[in-house]
Amino acid sequence: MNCESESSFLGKESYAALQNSSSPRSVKSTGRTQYHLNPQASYKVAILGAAGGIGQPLALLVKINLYDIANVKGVAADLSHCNTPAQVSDFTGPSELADCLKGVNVVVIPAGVPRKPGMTRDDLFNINASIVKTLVEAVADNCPEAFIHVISNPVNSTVPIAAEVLKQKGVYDPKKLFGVTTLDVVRANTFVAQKKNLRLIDVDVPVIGGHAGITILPLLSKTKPSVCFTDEEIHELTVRIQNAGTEVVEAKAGAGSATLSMAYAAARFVESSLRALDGDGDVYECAYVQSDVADLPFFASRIKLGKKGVEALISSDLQGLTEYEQKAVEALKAELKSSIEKGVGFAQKQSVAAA
Ligand SMILES: NC(=O)C1=CN([C@@H]2O[C@H](COP(=O)(O)OP(=O)(O)OC[C@H]3O[C@@H](n4cnc5c(N)ncnc54)[C@H](O)[C@@H]3O)[C@@H](O)[C@H]2O)C=CC1
Ligand SMILES: O=C([O-])CC(=O)C(=O)O
Repeated sequence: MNCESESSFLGKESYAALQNSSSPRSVKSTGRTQYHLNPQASYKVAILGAAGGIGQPLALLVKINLYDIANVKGVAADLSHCNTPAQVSDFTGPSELADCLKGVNVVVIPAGVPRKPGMTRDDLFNINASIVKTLVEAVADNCPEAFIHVISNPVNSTVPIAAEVLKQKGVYDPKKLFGVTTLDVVRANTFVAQKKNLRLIDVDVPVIGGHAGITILPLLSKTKPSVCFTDEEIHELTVRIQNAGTEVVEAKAGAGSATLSMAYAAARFVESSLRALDGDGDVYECAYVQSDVADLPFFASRIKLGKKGVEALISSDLQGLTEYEQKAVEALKAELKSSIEKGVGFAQKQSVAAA
C-alpha cells in the first residue's frame, strides 16, 4: 500500500495543539505563533516500530506510513477514522519494509526494546543495535535522502551505528542523521517552568551532550528567559533531568519506559523537520548529530535545521558556561566517547563478518 499526506502531516487540530503547547525558539523569535506548511506540498513520514508504546501515540500525532514486525493493521485502521487530512498506511514485516520507505522524507525509528527497572540504556545495546542496523540498511536502499530520526536506545551508540551503516552503503549525509533528544529539552522546560513558576510556553533550555545519565547536560545558565538559580536548584534540576527517563521506568515498574512524552517530543521534532523541509528559515532544535563542537564525533547541541538537514551547529551555547557546566561537559566526555566507539565497532564488525 502506498500513501501520501494531502496537505500537512498533522490534522489541523493536532497540529494546532502541538504548536500551542511546544515552544521552539524559532517560533518565539519571529513573533509567530503558528507556521503552516505549504498546502501544495506533500510529505511522507514513516514510523518504524509503529505498533509499540512510542509508535502508537506518535502515529496519532503524525499519522502516515506505519511499519512494525508486529501487526500494525489495527493501529492503522483505528487511526484512519480520525477526520484529519493525512492518510495512514500499514506495512508489516520485512517483506513490506521497502514499500513503506519508498519516497519517504522523514523516517522515525522507535523500534526496539525499552528498559526495565535496574537497567541502563546501554543494557539494550545487544538487542537494539541489530534492529537499528537492519532498519537503517533499508532506509539507505529505499529513501537515502530522507531525514532519519533515531529514537531507539542507547541513542549514544545507535546513531553512530546508523552513520556507519549509511557510510557502508555509500549514502551517508551527516546533515540528515539525528539522535532524538527532544524529550530532554521538553523535560528541562517543564521542570524549570514548574520550579520557577514561569509560563511553560516562554521557557527554553538547551540540553547538550548525549542521551544517557550524565551525558544529558541541561545548560541552565542559557535558559530563556534569563532565570536566576541557586546552586542547589541547579544541581537538583540537572540531576532530575538526567534521571527523568529512569523516573518513568521506575514508576512504570516493569511496563516499559517513557512513551507518551516521547511521542509528544518526537512529533515536535518531526514537525520541526517538516517545517525546515518546507522552507521555514527559522527552525532550531537540540539533537545528537555528527559534530565538531566538543572534540567528539557525535554530540547533542542546538542546531539550525534547513531543507538539507543540519544547516548550522549552534556552538555559541558552549561558550560562557558556568564552572558547574564546564565540569559537567568534561565529565561526560569519557562515557560518550566509549558509547560512540562501541556503536562504531559493532557496525564495523558486522560489516567484516558479512564480507
Ligand atoms: N530517545 C529517547 O528519548 C527515548 C528512547 N526510547 C527508546 O525507544 C525504544 C522503543 O520504546 P517503546 O516504544 O516503549 O518500546 P515497545 O516495545 O513498546 O515498542 C517497540 C516496537 O518496536 C517493534 N520492533 C522491534 N523490532 C523491530 C524491527 N526490527 N522492525 C520494526 N519494528 C520492530 C516492536 O514490535 C514494538 O512494536 C526503546 O529502545 C526505548 O529505550 C524511549 C523513550 C525515550
Ligand atoms: O529512560 C529510558 O530508557 C527511555 C528514555 O530514553 C527516556 O525516557 O529518556
